[in-house]
Amino acid sequence: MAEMIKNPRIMEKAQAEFIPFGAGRRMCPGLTFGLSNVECVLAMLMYHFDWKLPNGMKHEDLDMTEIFGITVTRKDNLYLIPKTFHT
Ligand code: HEM
Repeated sequence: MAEMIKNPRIMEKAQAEFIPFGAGRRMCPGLTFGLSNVECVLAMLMYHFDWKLPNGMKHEDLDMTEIFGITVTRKDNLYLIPKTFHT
């Protein structure tokens, strides 16, 4: 994936459905910093809390459909309720 983004010639051939940092010469130089920060926050939330779905929803009720725009997003928002906090 990283090689595809860095090399515009490969990018032309690749499927370019998910390019949140742009591509080619003017692509985002903050890619690694940006991704690390997003992943770090997500990892902290996963590590420190147990989560449950609202209104008695089950995992199988989750609609994982994606919609395509500038970036790929979920069709339906994901709502989660934090249960317990671990230090
Ligand atoms: C999740 C976080 C981020 C996303 C989604 C993002 C996305 C983007 C996108 C789409 C572009 C335009 C690329 C293009 O024109 O093809 C861009 C450009 C740029 N980004 Fe980011 N960015 C993020 C974080 C950062 C961070 C943390 C920095 C700096 C610390 C940064 C610095 C820049 C700069 C300087 C440009 C202009 C590059 C140029 O025009 O040559 N970005 N970014």
